[in-house]
Amino acid sequence: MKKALTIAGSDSSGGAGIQADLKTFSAHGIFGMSVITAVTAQNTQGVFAVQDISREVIAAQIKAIFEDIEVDGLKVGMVSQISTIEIIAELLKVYAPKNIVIDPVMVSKSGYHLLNPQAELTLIRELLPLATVVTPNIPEAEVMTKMTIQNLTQMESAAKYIYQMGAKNVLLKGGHLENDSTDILYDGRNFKYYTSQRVKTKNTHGTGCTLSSAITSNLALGYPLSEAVSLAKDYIIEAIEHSLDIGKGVGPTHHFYSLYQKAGFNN
Ligand SMILES: Nc1ncnc2c1ncn2[C@@H]1O[C@H](COP(=O)(O)OP(=O)(O)OP(=O)(O)O)[C@@H](O)[C@H]1O
Ligand SMILES: Cc1ncc(COP(=O)(O)O)c(N)n1
Repeated sequence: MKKALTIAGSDSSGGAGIQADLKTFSAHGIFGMSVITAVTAQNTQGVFAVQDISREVIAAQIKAIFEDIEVDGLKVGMVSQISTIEIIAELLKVYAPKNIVIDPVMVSKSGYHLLNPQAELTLIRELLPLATVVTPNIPEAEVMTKMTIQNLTQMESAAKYIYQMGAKNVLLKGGHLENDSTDILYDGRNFKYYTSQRVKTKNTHGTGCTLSSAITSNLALGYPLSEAVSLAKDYIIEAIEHSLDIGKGVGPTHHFYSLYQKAGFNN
């Protein structure tokens, strides 16, 4: 069985963060493991408190896994503080896992700064060069590039800019633009476009986490990146189409059994 690791924050309401990642790994028939960087108190309506996990305990979690278990794919989500980012980068250089997906989580859908704004540059400097692929959404790409992004041409320029910051591949997600939802993948030479119709729902809590952990799963299963992204797009669309009207705010995506079957449990 393939094994994947998520280094991210805990979402008490189960829609995003570590919880979304582990559900996605399971739905792909992958054994999921976690390094928790922060515990958040949140639900479909907002984030109410955050406790950052210490640098020492984050390091101990990473070492405990890598000293014992092979990691076929890894994703990094919410990292919150400069010291957290530094220790993660340091240890990823030591253990050098094959497939690293960096989801540069900055601000939650409800507007809470999950990444300390002072740590943005550290994330770019320390984590981007380690990424097999980095998966910013439009607001994150705007922070990283200081560009305004309102259309596909501007998305392409931003993807090129982020590539030059050191990521081997950039998947710029278009979920925040109007009309169809198009994500673009840039490998330093060519663009690939992944377009799907926009699902009309308010329940998109955790879409970015789900997409990046689906990509991680597919890379762990051995798919090349462009196929890993394409399969992950199919997965996120179904998960959004079947999203759950749980709670009073933005409900979560749904990882249900037929996705699990489709993802090929026998791998
Ligand atoms: N309403 C929608 N219909 C179809 N696809 C969507 C919709 N919303 C988002 N997506 C897709 O979901 C994926 C995640 O994109 P999005 O831009 O929402 O990420 P995100 O903002 O990082 O998510 P989050 O902050 O919830 O983790 C992308 O592939 C995007 O195209
Ligand atoms: C722990 C954690 N990680 C990531 C997100 C981003 O997800 P969203 O933008 O859907 O709130 C979140 N809300 N919580």
